[in-house]
Amino acid sequence: FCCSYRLRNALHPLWQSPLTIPGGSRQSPINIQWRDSVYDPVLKPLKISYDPTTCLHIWNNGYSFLVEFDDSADKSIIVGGPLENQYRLKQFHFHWGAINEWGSEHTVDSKFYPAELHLVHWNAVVYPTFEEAVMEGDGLAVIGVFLKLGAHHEGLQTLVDALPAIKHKDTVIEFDVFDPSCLLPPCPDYWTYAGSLTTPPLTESVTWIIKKQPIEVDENQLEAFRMLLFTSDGEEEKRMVDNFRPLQPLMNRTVRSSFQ
Ligand SMILES: NS(=O)(=O)c1ccc(C(=O)O)c(S(=O)(=O)NCCc2ccccc2)c1
Ligand SMILES: [Zn+2]
Repeated sequence: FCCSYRLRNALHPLWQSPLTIPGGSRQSPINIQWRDSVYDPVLKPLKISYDPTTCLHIWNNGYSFLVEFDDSADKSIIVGGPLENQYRLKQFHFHWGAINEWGSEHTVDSKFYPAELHLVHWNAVVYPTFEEAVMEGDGLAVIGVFLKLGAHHEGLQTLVDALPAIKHKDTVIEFDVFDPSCLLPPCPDYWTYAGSLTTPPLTESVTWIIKKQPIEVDENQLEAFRMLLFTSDGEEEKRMVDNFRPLQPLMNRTVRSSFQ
């Protein structure tokens, strides 16, 4: 499995660009080895306050589907945790596999989850625009939440119901009220480490905050992700699956935990 997995990823259609950035020392995703993570008592609880009315639209960008938010003011923000400043929510999206055996970007003790949610935030206290924040070491903060196969997820179903309308690349629909807090697990525990975007430009600008507890979704909900297409209307259909980057070397990094 692991060798075919590695081979598969070396030839992975998504990754024409180099699998690792030359000179990159803090690339993402990584495997989180639970016993190697270090409890840091200085880490604060993460404070999350999202305003559901800042939700704008949901769209298929040919790589994932994402829900974008109005980030022109400090309305949907996170603060605390490992962060020095407060960060504004810009969008959230998912990564998933063709089958339930893989799909997440991060792994825990080399275990894949079938999917992973990313909530992307940027440091609007220090940087004037998102585009500038993307280029800075403390520019972005992404919350990662693992999805595991289990019970039906009510909050996710609202998103799933919208997916048929954005089946093709570059389709978008209005999405005016959604509170992404409903996608967060109740347990406050997280791991955190200094990493990068997992899509081009792969810049090393992300403080990753990975929730320890996964959320549960059912098979139909995962299958709904897999009916999306990478391709535009009229092109030969390619199912949107396996849109995750291969694991990157930990290099000289320590993963800290907010829990013992
Ligand atoms: N897996 S991840 O959290 O690293 C991630 C994945 C996709 C995207 C995205 O652009 O949709 C993003 S993004 O919204 O942060 N955009 C990064 C690329 C970008 C840079 C500058 C301007 C626009 C987009 C992040
Ligand atoms: Zn992502």
